[in-house]
Amino acid sequence: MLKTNNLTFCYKNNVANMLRFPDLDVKQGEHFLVLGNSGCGKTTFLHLTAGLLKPQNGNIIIGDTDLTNLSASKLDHFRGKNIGIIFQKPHFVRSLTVEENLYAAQYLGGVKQDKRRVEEVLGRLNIAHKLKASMFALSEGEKQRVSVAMALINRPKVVLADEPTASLDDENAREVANLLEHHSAEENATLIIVTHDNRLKAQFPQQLQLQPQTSDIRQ
Ligand SMILES: Nc1ncnc2c1ncn2[C@@H]1O[C@H](COP(=O)(O)OP(=O)(O)OP(=O)(O)O)[C@@H](O)[C@H]1O
Repeated sequence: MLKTNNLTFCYKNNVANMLRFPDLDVKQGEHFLVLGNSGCGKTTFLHLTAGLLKPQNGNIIIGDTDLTNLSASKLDHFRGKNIGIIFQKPHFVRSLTVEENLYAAQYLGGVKQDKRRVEEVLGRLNIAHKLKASMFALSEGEKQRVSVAMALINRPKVVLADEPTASLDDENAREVANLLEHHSAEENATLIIVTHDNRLKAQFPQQLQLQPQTSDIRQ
């Protein structure tokens, strides 16, 4: 369902620091944790997989679509419809409320505004009471949960999560992990989580260890 082949990437054409990634082949509905030391390229790998960065070499295939062949506008449309991304640093419009950000995510995904769905996802993340709150009035953990809600709101077939539990206490980390797993089971969605969080390792036993410039060690 999601395949990467021979991916390489370097920032600012700095070929001396070329990052090389192991091939990934994840089936529909499978979960993978991507692990590795700080700086080994986990976020870069996730952004390549989401089509947010263009690889120097190699390709990314989701379903029947090769992301590397899509124009920028087609890629945006494909991503909005099929991929939910939880960024390491949450992306939303600070001047809007939680509810308005979620409606914006529905709009960008080409989905009709659906208040019941917004309330359902926020409720699962224990932040339904923040529906009308401004984003700048939220704690870091609450912002992280809103970014999880934004990623899942349109029921994507692929969910890419970058450290989704990093600023959460045990209870909320468990809720987020359970919601990701539940979403994946309910929608038969493929889930890739980049993390350092040991709390997730038992729940998601399929793991890919990234090592800088080297190859794939699967556990
Ligand atoms: N915008 C950028 N410009 C130049 N170099 C970058 C940029 N972003 C990341 N890098 C470099 O690319 C390498 C991989 O970074 P990346 O953020 O993918 O690692 P990571 O494994 O996710 O790290 P962490 O676990 O600390 O978040 C690092 O050496 C980093 O310094």
